Amino acid sequence: MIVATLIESEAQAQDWLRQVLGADDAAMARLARLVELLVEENERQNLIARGTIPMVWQRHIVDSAQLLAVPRETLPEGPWLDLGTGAGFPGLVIAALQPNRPVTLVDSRRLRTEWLARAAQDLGLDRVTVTLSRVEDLPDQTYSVLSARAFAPLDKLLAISSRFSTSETVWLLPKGAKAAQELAILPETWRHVFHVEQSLTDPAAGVIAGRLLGGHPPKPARKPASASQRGSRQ
Ligand SMILES: C[S@@+](CC[C@H](N)C(=O)[O-])C[C@H]1O[C@@H](n2cnc3c(N)ncnc32)[C@H](O)[C@@H]1O
Repeated sequence: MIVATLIESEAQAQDWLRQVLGADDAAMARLARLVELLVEENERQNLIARGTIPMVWQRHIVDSAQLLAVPRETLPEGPWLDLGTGAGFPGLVIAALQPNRPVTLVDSRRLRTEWLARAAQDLGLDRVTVTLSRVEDLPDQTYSVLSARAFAPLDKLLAISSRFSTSETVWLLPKGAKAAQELAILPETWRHVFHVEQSLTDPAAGVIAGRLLGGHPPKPARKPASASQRGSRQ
């Protein structure tokens, strides 16, 4: 696959956000503030690898924002669910760029969700909902867009998350170098509905995108409650 543009510097990242995504001054100010908050919080909890801080605009901001410009996908309006948001990627970046869209950020670690909620408030993103939960424990509800970065391999992700999807939902999954491999091991019926696009920030990486047009994978079996759990409910 040919890489049209590879974003390799902070200046290129900021130009790309303005020129390709049409980010205005207010959106750029929110992203700059997000970077500031992130770097500050990274002293307290390990949100991103320290080595990536000098490249935060390319490695994290554009790597997240590129989901708004994935080739061959027209994004529907409406609620966006980001699974395993961690430090805010990609969900908080999407919310900073599209402040009117309802965006739900889910993570199972309390410290991270507390930080996400503080950051969303600081940025004035009142359509962001932060949920402390395991994805497996979320209530059934469908969304217009689903995203997850560095959260789970594609087969596992589909197994635990297809219940959040309709045939109109667009899935956007920034992956590493194994994007094509993860797609290749899916059963044929699901494979054809996804495609891999070249990442704009890493020539070795890909973004898996597409829709689940029927043939949803089965829900994972729930573990039977242990005897002590059963006892404690009685
Ligand atoms: C490797 S980090 C990636 C964070 C972020 N998406 C990024 O790209 O920087 C994975 C995140 O998923 C969260 N996580 C792991 N298993 C989870 C689960 N079952 N439900 C919800 N969150 C989970 C972790 O707490 C962690 O913040």
